[in-house]
Amino acid sequence: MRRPRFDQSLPLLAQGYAWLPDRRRAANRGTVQTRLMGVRRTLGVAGPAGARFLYDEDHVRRSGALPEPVVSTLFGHGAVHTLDGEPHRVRKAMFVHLLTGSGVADLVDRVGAAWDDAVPRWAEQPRVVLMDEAAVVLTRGVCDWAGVPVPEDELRGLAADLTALVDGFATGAPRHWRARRVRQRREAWLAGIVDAVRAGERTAPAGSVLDVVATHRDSEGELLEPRVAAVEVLNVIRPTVAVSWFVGFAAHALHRWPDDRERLRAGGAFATAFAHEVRRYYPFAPFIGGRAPRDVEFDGERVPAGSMVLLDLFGQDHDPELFPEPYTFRPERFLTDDGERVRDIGPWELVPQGAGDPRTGHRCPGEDVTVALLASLAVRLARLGYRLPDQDLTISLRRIPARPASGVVLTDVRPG
Ligand code: HEM
Repeated sequence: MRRPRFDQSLPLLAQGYAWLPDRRRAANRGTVQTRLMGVRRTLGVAGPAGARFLYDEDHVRRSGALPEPVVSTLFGHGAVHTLDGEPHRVRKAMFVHLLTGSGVADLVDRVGAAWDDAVPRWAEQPRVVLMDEAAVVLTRGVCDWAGVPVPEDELRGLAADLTALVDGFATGAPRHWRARRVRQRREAWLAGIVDAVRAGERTAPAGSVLDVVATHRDSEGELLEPRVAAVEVLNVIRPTVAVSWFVGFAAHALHRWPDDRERLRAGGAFATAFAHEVRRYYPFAPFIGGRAPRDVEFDGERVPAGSMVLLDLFGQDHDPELFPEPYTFRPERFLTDDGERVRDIGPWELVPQGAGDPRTGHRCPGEDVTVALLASLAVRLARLGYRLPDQDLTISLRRIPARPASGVVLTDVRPG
């Protein structure tokens, strides 16, 4: 297949989420050759076979593959995202330990309690921006849970900073430069806390994220450098706060499909199915990628050593073969036929947070946390009384990460 003559970084920035799906549609196949970031050859893949190919370390590696602007804003230098092989497996086990199992329920309870505390305050205000308020609620819950001390008067500033890290990774706009500055400042702050914990000047609650990261030993048996430990604490609290994007999308969905509200209020399996459908339907992570360590081949295409390989997450989540009528928002697609339970979802099928096994590959270890938080907050939102005044709720696919333009303004908030 022919590659385009010109680098596709500008079309990517201009077209956003539609760039890779459009190229695949134009080529009338799942796999496309393209160019990105200078002259690098790039293969775009999608679907379970494409995902399996990308998650095999023999075909694709992460270290040195992620663009510097993304590492310097979203992930941080030395982050788990950038590791391969044994160093990745050892670091990843730490995240899987922290983010799956019994700790998740405690986190969800803390965030739910922070939401319930906030509602009377929202009710006293003429208007609130839901995505901003959800970020504050999530910051309160996750920092308490993680053992990161944050005084009440610093909470809003921290929530805004954590949001900025997510908002600025894929743009040349001022929000990108803000994200870089925030990362410098917040890494220095957390590295200081890690130092203090190690020096015995501060205690971290036993088993908390702060405690586990500060005492973690890498594959060589060494403690993490304080700055890298800070990066990994941020890699728990920053994406948890990013669930505010999905809360904004949930409000958007309830506005467009108001019939779901009644069922959602009851919680249960429907709430989890609703959370999955929000993650599938709405645009958040566009694609993931890495570089081929040697000459490989996929779907009849040569992939010379050093090429980029991208998995089109947004495209795969809208593939009609996997999700019939993909542009219809239908939480029921994730329920069993009797509507009683959430159906089994294969590891290579629904991919808003990556594919495969989170314990062995790079799949997001925070998926259980995301689904549980989103289900819990979506139910609270469905039970809340509020009005949506005139505002711009459009979600531009050109903006990465996408969001309802207004951030979802609520007025006349009344506890449910
Ligand atoms: C807000 C919704 C979220 C989205 C859309 C999301 C999406 C993703 C994606 C696409 C990846 C990359 C997968 C890959 O490269 O194969 C990832 C990795 C990761 N996510 Fe999430 N995530 C979310 C929430 C979370 C949460 C709540 C946490 C932790 C509390 C978390 C922690 C991580 C970590 C540590 C990685 C790196 C895993 C690795 O490289 O092995 N994420 N996430």
